[in-house]
Amino acid sequence: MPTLASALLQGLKDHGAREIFGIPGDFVLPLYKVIEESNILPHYELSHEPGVGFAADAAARYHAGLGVAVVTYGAGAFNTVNAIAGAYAERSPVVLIAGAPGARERSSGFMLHHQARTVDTQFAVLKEVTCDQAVLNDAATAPAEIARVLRSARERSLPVYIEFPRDMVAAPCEEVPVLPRTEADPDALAECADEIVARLKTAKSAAIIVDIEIRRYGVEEQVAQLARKLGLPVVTTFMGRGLMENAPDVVAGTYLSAAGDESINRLVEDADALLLLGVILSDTNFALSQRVLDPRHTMLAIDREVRIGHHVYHEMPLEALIGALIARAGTGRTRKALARGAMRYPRDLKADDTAIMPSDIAAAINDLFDKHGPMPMTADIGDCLFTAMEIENTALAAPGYYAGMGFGVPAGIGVAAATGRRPLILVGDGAFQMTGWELGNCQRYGLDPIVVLFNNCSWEMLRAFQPESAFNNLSDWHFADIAKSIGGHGERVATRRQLVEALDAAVKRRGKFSLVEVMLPRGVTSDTLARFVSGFKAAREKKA
Ligand SMILES: Cc1ncc(Cc2c([C@H](C)O)sc(CCOP(=O)(O)OP(=O)(O)O)c2C)c(N)n1
Ligand SMILES: [Mg+2]
Repeated sequence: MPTLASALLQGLKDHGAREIFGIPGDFVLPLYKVIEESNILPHYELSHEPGVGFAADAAARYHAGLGVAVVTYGAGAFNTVNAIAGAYAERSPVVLIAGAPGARERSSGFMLHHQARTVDTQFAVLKEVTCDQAVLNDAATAPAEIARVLRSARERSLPVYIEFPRDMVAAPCEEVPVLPRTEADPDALAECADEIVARLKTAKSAAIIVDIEIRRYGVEEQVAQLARKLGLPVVTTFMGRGLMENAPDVVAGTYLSAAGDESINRLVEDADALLLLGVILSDTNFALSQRVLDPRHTMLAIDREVRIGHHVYHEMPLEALIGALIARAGTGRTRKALARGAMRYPRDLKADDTAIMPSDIAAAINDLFDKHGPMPMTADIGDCLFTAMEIENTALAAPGYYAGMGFGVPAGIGVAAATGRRPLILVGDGAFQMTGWELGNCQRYGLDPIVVLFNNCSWEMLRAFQPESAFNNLSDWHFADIAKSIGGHGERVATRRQLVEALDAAVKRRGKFSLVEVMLPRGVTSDTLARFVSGFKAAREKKA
């Protein structure tokens, strides 16, 4: 009979986990020993728990399975709260497993080390940023508890929390079952799909907007098939950038409203039928929109619900809905699918001795991808993310809605570990100061991401909104000089020629991370961020 620890690890694997990210501590040492010795799942240790959470989140996003983070009680678990909150906001199914005191310790009468207020404060805090929870204090019920929580993570595509008291690790325990999926009611599904297809076919101008859930449920290809059958263009949200990278024939571009391309704005804002698949109705996705989305013209499928006009269909899994729509789509009149080319991306950067502007970085990366093939990308929040909007639609994991800094580098490590592919990481100097040092862990796992560091010695995105504040001035940390001492290769570039050469050399350099530190002037931003800020200010003045 397995132990509770091995049953949990096997259960994670059976539910789609591919690896574990973590930092051990005395409350998880026994569990960590089983993780290392059982080899059920590969494991990667990082240096600070925020990075553990970001890496597990990005791994979940890229392999559309479960991300797993294992941390110690109290100090470790509380360090993950921001990363798990970001995973909740952006619907990434991370399983957070935290150690906890055993039964005897709990009743010892002592305050325990790592305890905050009560012994259960950790559970209370993490309950707020997870959709389901389990405390494994009874081996008889643990398999069913784990199965329920892991199904919740998969079906809701949201983080979950498992508390593992350290005296339960070796408890004999049954295997963890994989529960049957919660299906949609077939009649409700048929009625919902009929209604959507009817609205799309009678519309004068329709479009599909996609966001992160289509990746979380692994249905990007099916959405492309649906769009082709309906003859409708697909637009991604800001948060959904990089989705459907393999369907350039139907993806028109990214809707950035006032900050974006006018031809895309027209597709969305002039439509009298919009099908929103997995879309988060957030300020970063729609706040600059010239027009509030009219519920009479909008059909929104997210979080297992479909809202059409003013009525809602419940328990409607996205993958089932899209299957039902595809089955109905072929019978209607087809529209000419929007040919690619609605968006023009900067290319052919002149490799001369002029200073680099943020949008030059996008052109250099587009040229690099044309020459060497696209790379999976991660980005932090800051102008690097807005610059990413000027890079050809490539797979991207970024905190486009939650907008928490520190995500970019650990997320890149998570993608490298989870996919075996080499990521391109975009990060600003402020965000790099937070978690960039996790790059030092690449050497022990033989990971070799390429990092493009936007060094403007500034919290430039804040300066764009509030130029008068001197607190946005950061000093120059000379990051490239530090790269070597943490196992990588660093190069500082200040001209477009140096940038092109450094990127080319980085692609050819394998076996260690390459940090390309791009010096940018303060007070300058990408074209996209400049439009975003002016759009934001205009929208604010309009509301004032
Ligand atoms: C964890 C965390 N702390 C603070 C912020 C606020 C914040 C921004 C958002 C608005 O909330 S953008 C930004 C500056 C980013 O600086 P850097 O990484 O150098 O990028 P760039 O210079 O391109 O702006 C901060 C501090 C944040 N988003 N996340
Ligand atoms: Mg900066």
